Amino acid sequence: MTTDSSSTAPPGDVASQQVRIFDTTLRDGEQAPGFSMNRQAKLRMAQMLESLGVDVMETGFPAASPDDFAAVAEISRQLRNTTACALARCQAADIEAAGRALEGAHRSRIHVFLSTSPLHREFKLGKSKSEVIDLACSGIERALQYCDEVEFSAEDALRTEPDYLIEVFNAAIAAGASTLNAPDTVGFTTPAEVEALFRQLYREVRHQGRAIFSAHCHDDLGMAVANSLAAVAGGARQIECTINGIGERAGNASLEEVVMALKVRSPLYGLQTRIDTRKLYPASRLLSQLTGQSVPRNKAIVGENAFAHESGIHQHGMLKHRGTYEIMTPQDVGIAETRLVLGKHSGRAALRQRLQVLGQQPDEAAMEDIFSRFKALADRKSEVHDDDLIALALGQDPDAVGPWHLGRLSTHSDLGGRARATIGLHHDDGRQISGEAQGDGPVDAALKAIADAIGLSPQLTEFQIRAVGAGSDAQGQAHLSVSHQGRHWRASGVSTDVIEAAAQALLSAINRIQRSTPDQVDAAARRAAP
Ligand SMILES: CC(=O)SCCNC(=O)CCNC(=O)[C@H](O)C(C)(C)COP(=O)(O)OP(=O)(O)OC[C@H]1O[C@@H](n2cnc3c(N)ncnc32)[C@H](O)[C@@H]1OP(=O)(O)O
Ligand SMILES: CC(C)C(=O)C(=O)O
Ligand SMILES: [Mg+2]
Repeated sequence: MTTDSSSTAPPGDVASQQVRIFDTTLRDGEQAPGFSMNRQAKLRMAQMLESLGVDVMETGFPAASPDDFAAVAEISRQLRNTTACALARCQAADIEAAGRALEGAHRSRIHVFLSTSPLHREFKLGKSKSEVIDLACSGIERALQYCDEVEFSAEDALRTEPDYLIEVFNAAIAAGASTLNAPDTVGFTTPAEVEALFRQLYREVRHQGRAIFSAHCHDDLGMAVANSLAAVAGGARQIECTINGIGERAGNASLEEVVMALKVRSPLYGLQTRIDTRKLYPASRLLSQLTGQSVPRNKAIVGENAFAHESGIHQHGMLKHRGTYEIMTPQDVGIAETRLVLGKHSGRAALRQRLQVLGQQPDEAAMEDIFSRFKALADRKSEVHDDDLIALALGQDPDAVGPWHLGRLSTHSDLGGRARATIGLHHDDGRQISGEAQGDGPVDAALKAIADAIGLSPQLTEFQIRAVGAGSDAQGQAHLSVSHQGRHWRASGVSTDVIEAAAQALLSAINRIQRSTPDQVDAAARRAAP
């Protein structure tokens, strides 16, 4: 965690080294299609955001629905170190709802907004420039009766005439707003433009250290993070952002990217946040779980590939010095470790290192043989796992690695009903077993049938199916992680039949568990024993 010990300037001052993080995951993030959260989910996420150290949390839009009102009220009562914020239009009913929802807050902020751009004034609001100023001021004054502080947002500020925006902000300060937000509502601006605008606002608005400027950037052109950082360079001292960058359309600036950019490049920016960066990955995972929306593999900071390397040249560099290809450590953001993934792009250096970890030390000639068989295997599989490597080192055929093999699989499902699966398995020692199970869908039924038949039910901690290639005949790749007796295994399966791919992946995980604990007799063997 970084704290500001050196800066004595007020928070809104450009001399202040502290940048406030205003999280809007539960409001702007939640309002985007696919990201709705119920009250329980919002509460859980709010606890995580507070432990992450966000300064202000926009908890919702109380006038939107009774459940949103209740969520804001419940979260506000629970926050201790974070200012609870609620959004409201410049309308009495919205502001009163926000005020009532924030009643139990330790520290409360109402965020009132009103469009200022010509397009919005004319077509959305049907109001003149002076009517917009009057409405904004009466909204701010009303909001101040209900809370500790008021933020005012000039919606679509980046497409507003700068002189008029300055007039609006001067009026907003006079009415009592202490945070002035200039949102790039439609993700239209560029870093140079937004920096220049914030410099002008800082210079020409009569804030006299009483107000702080805020940036709220959307990602329609993929520049939300760059624009937020540019706004800070221009004088903003609050950034509005969301976990995983969720939000309207292409999303908002991603909190984890903004925070890590300020941290990794701190000599450049000279600015700090209160965020405990080791909680960034857990926060990202929790949000993904609560919304059911997965994070892209290549997402900066928190994606599965952010600290994973498959290509041989990068792996070789990483093994010599991790700084060659990583600008921060995975532990900085709460990820356990860097992964050197062995696949078709890997080279000898990473293969040799992994074999050594697995207790194998082939001489140069054996290494060449293993390497060429490894490449052939990697061409067929997307990821080569540890026991594939051991099989290669021992001269075995990794594709035949058991002890269990799938002999038969059939599934049946009806629309709206439970699915059924029957499976047949054979063991290297000659045993044949079969099983059947019901489940929520054919994949679930097939996995249950396999686990029940073998009598070993590791806990599924991660499961993904991806198509490789396009078209309805594309190969399906199933990747899963399981835990069993405190240890973790990853496995995958590939087939044009996605149910078979999933079944192969689970069987591969169970086989790994059995091979790593050979003295553990499975329940199927016990049943077969006389
Ligand atoms: C840029 C942003 O992210 S703004 C936040 C956007 N978030 C949301 O809209 C989510 C929550 N919204 C809702 O649940 C609904 O829109 C409600 C309950 C707030 C309002 O619903 P309705 O009363 O049916 O209005 P509707 O959504 O159709 O239209 C919006 C109205 O608000 C007006 N309005 C829009 N912004 C503002 C504002 N800042 N201040 C005052 N009025 C505003 C519009 O002019 C329109 O007025 P009209 O009904 O007189 O034409
Ligand atoms: C409510 C405002 C700040 C907003 O979300 C936007 O303009 O994008
Ligand atoms: Mg927004």
